[in-house]
Amino acid sequence: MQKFQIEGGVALEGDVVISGAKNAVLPLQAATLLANGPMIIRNVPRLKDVKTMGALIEGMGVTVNIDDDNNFSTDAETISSQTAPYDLVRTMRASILVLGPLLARYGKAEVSLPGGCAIGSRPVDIHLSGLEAMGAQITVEEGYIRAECERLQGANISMEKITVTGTENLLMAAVLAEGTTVLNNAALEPEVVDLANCLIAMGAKIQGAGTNTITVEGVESLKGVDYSVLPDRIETGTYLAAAAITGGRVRCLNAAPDTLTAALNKFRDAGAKITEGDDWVELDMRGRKLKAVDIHTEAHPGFPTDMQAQFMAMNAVSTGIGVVVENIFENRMMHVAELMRMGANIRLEGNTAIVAGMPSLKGAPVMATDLRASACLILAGLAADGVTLVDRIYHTDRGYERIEDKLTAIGARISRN
Ligand SMILES: CC(=O)N[C@H]1[C@@H](OP(=O)(O)OP(=O)(O)OC[C@H]2O[C@@H](n3ccc(=O)[nH]c3=O)[C@H](O)[C@@H]2O)O[C@H](CO)[C@@H](O)[C@@H]1O
Ligand SMILES: C=C(OP(=O)(O)O)C(=O)O
Repeated sequence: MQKFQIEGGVALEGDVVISGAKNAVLPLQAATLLANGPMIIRNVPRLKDVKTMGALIEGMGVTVNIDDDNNFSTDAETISSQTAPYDLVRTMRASILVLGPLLARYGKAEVSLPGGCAIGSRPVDIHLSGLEAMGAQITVEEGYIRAECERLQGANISMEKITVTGTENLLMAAVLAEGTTVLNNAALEPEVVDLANCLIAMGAKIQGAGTNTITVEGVESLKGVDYSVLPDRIETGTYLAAAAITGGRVRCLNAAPDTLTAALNKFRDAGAKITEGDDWVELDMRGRKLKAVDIHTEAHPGFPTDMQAQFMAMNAVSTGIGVVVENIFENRMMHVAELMRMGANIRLEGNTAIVAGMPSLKGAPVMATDLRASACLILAGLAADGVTLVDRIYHTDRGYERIEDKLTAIGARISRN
C-alpha cells in the first residue's frame, strides 16, 4: 500500500493552482445522464472519484472520455443499463447521485446501497423519500435500491435535514419531472449552485439555488452543454492551512474565495493574514503566531465539516486551547488518535475535541482513515520535527489532485513510496 513520507519543518512558500471541485464535478458527471446528446465538462480534477464516476456512467453504455486537458466528455443519447453496481458504489458514496437522473430520464434505476463509511452511517433516506414523494416506487433488497416510475411528478418536498447530495439528487430528478417541484430546507453549498447553473444551461427551469427553497419547473428534455467546474474550496483551504501550519506564505490561484468565507475568517482568527482577489487567495503566516481557534461545523455558509480535520492539525501546534465540535457527521474524529501519536494534546469527548496547542509535533507512522483525516495528517507531518509516514493514502487520492507535486513545488519534502 502506498504511503507519503514527509520530512517536516519547511515553511511553505509559493503559488498553487487549484483544481476543479471534487464535490461539484461528481454531480455534474451524473447530470450528463440527463443530456440527450454530447456534453463536455471542463476543469475536471484528476481524481480517483472522478474516474470511478466515469466508469459508473460508462458501464451504463454511455460514451465517456477524459482527455489530457482535463475535459470530461460524454454522449448519453442512449444508455443500455440503469444499474450502478456494488463494486463501484462501495468505493464512492457519491455514486448515489446517478439515482435521480436515471429515474427522471429512464423511469428505472438500480443502485447499490452505499452503506456507511469511516465518518458515519450516512443514510440516504431523504433521497429516497423525496423520490417517493415524486411518485417513484422504491424497494431496497439484496443491497440494492430498486426504483421505478412512469414519469416523475412535481411535488412539494420538505427535507428533514440539510443534505448536499440529497438536494442534488432531487434537483436532478425534478428537472425532467412533470410539473413543479419545491425543495424546502435545501442545501446552500456552492456545489449545489454549480449543478443548478449547469442544469439551467442544459435547459432546466430552476429558481432559488443557493437559498433554502429551490423551485423547479420540469421540462421535457435537456441538451448537452459545455460547462466548466467550480474551483475546489476544500483543496484551497487545505493549501492555505499548509501555509498557516508551517509559518509560510501560499497563494492559491484559479480559486473562488467567496465560497470559503467561514474558513477564511477562521484563518484570520488564527492569526493569519489573508488577502484575496476574485480568483485568488493568499495566506501569509510569516512572522506571525498561530493561535488556537474554536470550530463548530455547520451546513454552508457555516464552517465546513470537510475543513475540520485540517484545523484540528493547526490547533495541535498553536498557542492556546481550541474547542472543535463536529455537528455534521457522528464519527469524524478518527484523526485525533493519530495526531496524538505525533504528540498532540487533545481530549476527545464524543464529537467535541479540546485541543491544547503544543510548541511542536514529532514525526511518526500514522494511518489515514478517510479523505480529510489524510489531509490533517499530511499537514501535521509538514509541521512536525522529523519524518512522518502517512499510510492508506488512497483516501487522499480520492480528493486531492497530485498533492505531493503541488506541495513539493512550494517547498515541501514529501514523497510517495
Ligand atoms: C460528494 C459530496 O458532495 N460530499 C459532501 C456531501 O456529502 P453528503 O451529501 O453525503 O452529506 P449530507 O449533506 O447528505 O449529510 C449531512 C448529514 O445528513 C445526514 N443525512 C443525509 C442524507 C440522508 O438521506 N439522510 C441523512 O440523515 C448525514 O448522515 C449527515 O449527518 O456533503 C457533506 C457535508 O457538507 C460533505 O462532508 C461531503 O464532502
Ligand atoms: C466526505 C467527503 O467526501 P465524500 O462525500 O465523497 O465521502 C469529503 O470530501 O470530505
